[in-house]
Amino acid sequence: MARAGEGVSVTAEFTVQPAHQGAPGLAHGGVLATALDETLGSLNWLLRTIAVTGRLETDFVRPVPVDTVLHLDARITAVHGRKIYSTATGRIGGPEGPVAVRADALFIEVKVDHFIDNGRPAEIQAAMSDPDQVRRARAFEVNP
Ligand SMILES: CCCCCCCCCC(=O)SCCNC(=O)CCNC(=O)[C@H](O)C(C)(C)COP(=O)(O)OP(=O)(O)OC[C@H]1O[C@@H](n2cnc3c(N)ncnc32)[C@H](O)[C@@H]1OP(=O)(O)O
Repeated sequence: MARAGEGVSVTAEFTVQPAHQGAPGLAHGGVLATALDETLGSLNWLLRTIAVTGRLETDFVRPVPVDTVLHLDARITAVHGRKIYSTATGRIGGPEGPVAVRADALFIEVKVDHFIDNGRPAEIQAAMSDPDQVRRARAFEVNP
Protein backbone atom coordinates (compact mmCIF):
# COMPACT_ATOMS: atom_id res chain seq x y z
CA MET A 1 0.00 0.00 0.00
CA ALA A 2 1.52 3.35 -1.10
CA ARG A 3 0.23 6.78 0.01
CA ALA A 4 0.63 10.13 -1.76
CA GLY A 5 2.89 12.55 0.11
CA GLU A 6 3.84 16.21 -0.39
CA GLY A 7 4.88 17.16 -3.94
CA VAL A 8 5.14 14.15 -6.23
CA SER A 9 6.06 11.67 -3.55
CA VAL A 10 4.81 8.49 -1.92
CA THR A 11 5.53 6.52 1.21
CA ALA A 12 5.00 2.79 1.60
CA GLU A 13 5.86 -0.11 3.88
CA PHE A 14 7.09 -3.53 2.86
CA THR A 15 7.39 -6.35 5.39
CA VAL A 16 10.16 -8.84 4.64
CA GLN A 17 8.68 -12.36 4.84
CA PRO A 18 10.56 -15.68 5.18
CA ALA A 19 9.91 -16.33 1.45
CA HIS A 20 11.91 -13.15 0.65
CA GLN A 21 15.16 -14.36 2.17
CA GLY A 22 18.42 -14.75 0.30
CA ALA A 23 21.11 -15.45 2.90
CA PRO A 24 19.60 -17.22 5.96
CA GLY A 25 17.37 -14.78 7.83
CA LEU A 26 18.16 -11.84 5.53
CA ALA A 27 16.19 -10.27 2.67
CA HIS A 28 17.32 -11.08 -0.87
CA GLY A 29 18.63 -7.97 -2.64
CA GLY A 30 16.44 -8.61 -5.70
CA VAL A 31 13.31 -8.54 -3.54
CA LEU A 32 14.41 -5.25 -1.97
CA ALA A 33 15.06 -3.85 -5.46
CA THR A 34 11.53 -4.95 -6.41
CA ALA A 35 10.06 -3.12 -3.41
CA LEU A 36 11.95 0.02 -4.46
CA ASP A 37 10.90 -0.40 -8.12
CA GLU A 38 7.22 -0.84 -7.18
CA THR A 39 7.28 2.23 -4.91
CA LEU A 40 9.05 4.33 -7.54
CA GLY A 41 6.66 3.02 -10.22
CA SER A 42 3.62 4.14 -8.22
CA LEU A 43 4.87 7.76 -8.52
CA ASN A 44 3.99 7.70 -12.22
CA TRP A 45 0.32 7.24 -11.33
CA LEU A 46 0.45 10.65 -9.61
CA LEU A 47 1.66 12.13 -12.91
CA ARG A 48 -1.07 10.14 -14.70
CA THR A 49 1.65 8.80 -16.95
CA ILE A 50 2.13 5.23 -18.13
CA ALA A 51 5.83 4.48 -17.75
CA VAL A 52 8.17 1.52 -17.38
CA THR A 53 11.47 1.23 -15.55
CA GLY A 54 14.37 1.93 -17.92
CA ARG A 55 17.09 2.10 -15.29
CA LEU A 56 17.20 1.22 -11.59
CA GLU A 57 20.43 1.84 -9.67
CA THR A 58 20.29 0.33 -6.18
CA ASP A 59 22.56 0.75 -3.16
CA PHE A 60 22.34 -1.91 -0.47
CA VAL A 61 23.58 -0.10 2.63
CA ARG A 62 22.60 -2.43 5.51
CA PRO A 63 21.38 -6.03 5.75
CA VAL A 64 17.62 -6.27 6.18
CA PRO A 65 16.50 -9.16 8.44
CA VAL A 66 13.36 -11.22 7.81
CA ASP A 67 10.29 -9.76 9.62
CA THR A 68 11.70 -6.22 9.23
CA VAL A 69 9.33 -3.51 8.02
CA LEU A 70 11.03 -1.49 5.28
CA HIS A 71 9.79 2.13 5.33
CA LEU A 72 9.92 3.40 1.77
CA ASP A 73 9.90 7.01 0.66
CA ALA A 74 10.03 7.93 -3.04
CA ARG A 75 9.82 11.15 -5.00
CA ILE A 76 10.12 12.47 -8.53
CA THR A 77 13.26 14.55 -9.00
CA ALA A 78 12.83 15.66 -12.64
CA VAL A 79 10.78 15.15 -15.78
CA HIS A 80 12.29 15.74 -19.21
CA GLY A 81 10.24 14.75 -22.26
CA ARG A 82 9.40 11.03 -21.85
CA LYS A 83 11.99 10.62 -19.08
CA ILE A 84 10.92 10.62 -15.44
CA TYR A 85 13.73 10.66 -12.86
CA SER A 86 13.00 9.53 -9.32
CA THR A 87 14.72 8.50 -6.12
CA ALA A 88 13.77 6.34 -3.13
CA THR A 89 15.04 5.26 0.26
CA GLY A 90 14.12 2.28 2.41
CA ARG A 91 14.65 2.71 6.17
CA ILE A 92 14.50 0.14 8.96
CA GLY A 93 13.41 0.54 12.58
CA GLY A 94 10.86 3.24 11.66
CA PRO A 95 10.27 5.99 9.07
CA GLU A 96 13.18 7.99 10.57
CA GLY A 97 15.45 4.96 11.05
CA PRO A 98 18.73 4.32 9.27
CA VAL A 99 18.74 3.93 5.48
CA ALA A 100 19.10 0.27 4.49
CA VAL A 101 18.55 0.61 0.73
CA ARG A 102 18.25 3.43 -1.76
CA ALA A 103 17.66 3.69 -5.47
CA ASP A 104 17.73 6.16 -8.32
CA ALA A 105 15.48 5.38 -11.24
CA LEU A 106 14.69 6.46 -14.75
CA PHE A 107 11.21 5.62 -15.98
CA ILE A 108 10.32 6.04 -19.64
CA GLU A 109 6.81 7.03 -20.68
CA VAL A 110 5.20 4.50 -23.03
CA LYS A 111 1.86 4.11 -24.80
CA VAL A 112 -0.50 1.41 -23.54
CA ASP A 113 0.44 -0.42 -26.77
CA HIS A 114 3.75 -1.28 -25.06
CA PHE A 115 1.83 -3.83 -22.94
CA ILE A 116 -0.66 -4.89 -25.60
CA ASP A 117 2.09 -5.51 -28.19
CA ASN A 118 4.60 -7.15 -25.85
CA GLY A 119 2.50 -8.86 -23.15
CA ARG A 120 1.21 -12.44 -23.34
CA PRO A 121 -2.16 -12.40 -25.14
CA ALA A 122 -3.99 -14.52 -22.53
CA GLU A 123 -3.10 -12.18 -19.64
CA ILE A 124 -3.76 -9.02 -21.71
CA GLN A 125 -7.19 -10.38 -22.74
CA ALA A 126 -8.07 -11.34 -19.14
CA ALA A 127 -7.06 -7.88 -17.85
CA MET A 128 -8.90 -5.99 -20.61
CA SER A 129 -12.15 -7.93 -20.11
CA ASP A 130 -12.30 -7.32 -16.34
CA PRO A 131 -15.53 -5.29 -15.79
CA ASP A 132 -13.95 -3.51 -12.77
CA GLN A 133 -12.32 -0.37 -14.23
CA VAL A 134 -9.88 0.14 -11.35
CA ARG A 135 -8.75 -3.48 -11.33
CA ARG A 136 -8.42 -3.33 -15.13
CA ALA A 137 -6.11 -0.32 -14.91
CA ARG A 138 -4.07 -1.75 -12.05
CA ALA A 139 -3.70 -5.13 -13.73
CA PHE A 140 -1.11 -3.54 -15.98
CA GLU A 141 0.86 -2.26 -13.02
CA VAL A 142 1.68 -5.21 -10.79
CA ASN A 143 1.55 -8.94 -11.30
CA PRO A 144 -1.31 -10.44 -9.25
C1 LIG B 1 -0.80 0.70 -17.58
C2 LIG B 1 0.04 0.84 -16.31
C3 LIG B 1 1.47 0.43 -16.45
C4 LIG B 1 2.27 0.51 -15.17
C5 LIG B 1 3.67 -0.02 -15.36
C6 LIG B 1 4.37 -0.21 -14.04
C7 LIG B 1 5.78 -0.66 -14.22
C8 LIG B 1 6.37 -1.24 -12.98
C9 LIG B 1 7.83 -1.15 -12.99
C10 LIG B 1 8.48 -2.19 -13.88
O1 LIG B 1 9.06 -3.13 -13.38
S1 LIG B 1 8.45 -2.03 -15.58
C11 LIG B 1 9.21 -3.56 -16.18
C12 LIG B 1 10.69 -3.44 -16.41
N1 LIG B 1 10.96 -2.59 -17.50
C13 LIG B 1 10.83 -2.95 -18.79
O2 LIG B 1 10.39 -4.04 -19.10
C14 LIG B 1 11.23 -1.96 -19.84
C15 LIG B 1 11.92 -2.64 -21.00
N2 LIG B 1 12.51 -1.63 -21.88
C16 LIG B 1 11.80 -1.09 -22.91
O3 LIG B 1 10.69 -1.51 -23.21
C17 LIG B 1 12.44 0.03 -23.65
O4 LIG B 1 13.85 -0.01 -23.52
C18 LIG B 1 11.92 1.42 -23.17
C19 LIG B 1 10.40 1.52 -23.39
C20 LIG B 1 12.23 1.64 -21.65
C21 LIG B 1 12.64 2.50 -23.93
O5 LIG B 1 12.52 2.22 -25.30
P1 LIG B 1 12.01 3.35 -26.32
O6 LIG B 1 12.38 2.88 -27.70
O7 LIG B 1 10.60 3.71 -26.07
O8 LIG B 1 12.84 4.63 -25.89
P2 LIG B 1 14.11 5.29 -26.58
O9 LIG B 1 15.19 4.32 -26.84
O10 LIG B 1 13.58 6.13 -27.72
O11 LIG B 1 14.61 6.25 -25.41
C22 LIG B 1 13.85 7.37 -24.98
C23 LIG B 1 14.77 8.19 -24.10
O12 LIG B 1 15.03 7.45 -22.88
C24 LIG B 1 16.43 7.18 -22.76
N3 LIG B 1 16.59 5.82 -22.22
C25 LIG B 1 15.86 4.72 -22.54
N4 LIG B 1 16.26 3.64 -21.83
C26 LIG B 1 17.27 4.10 -21.04
C27 LIG B 1 18.11 3.47 -20.07
N5 LIG B 1 17.97 2.19 -19.76
N6 LIG B 1 19.04 4.22 -19.44
C28 LIG B 1 19.17 5.54 -19.73
N7 LIG B 1 18.39 6.20 -20.65
C29 LIG B 1 17.47 5.47 -21.29
C30 LIG B 1 16.98 7.29 -24.18
O13 LIG B 1 18.37 7.61 -24.13
C31 LIG B 1 16.15 8.43 -24.73
O14 LIG B 1 16.62 9.66 -24.20
P3 LIG B 1 16.55 11.01 -25.08
O15 LIG B 1 15.08 11.29 -25.26
O16 LIG B 1 17.25 12.03 -24.24
O17 LIG B 1 17.25 10.69 -26.36
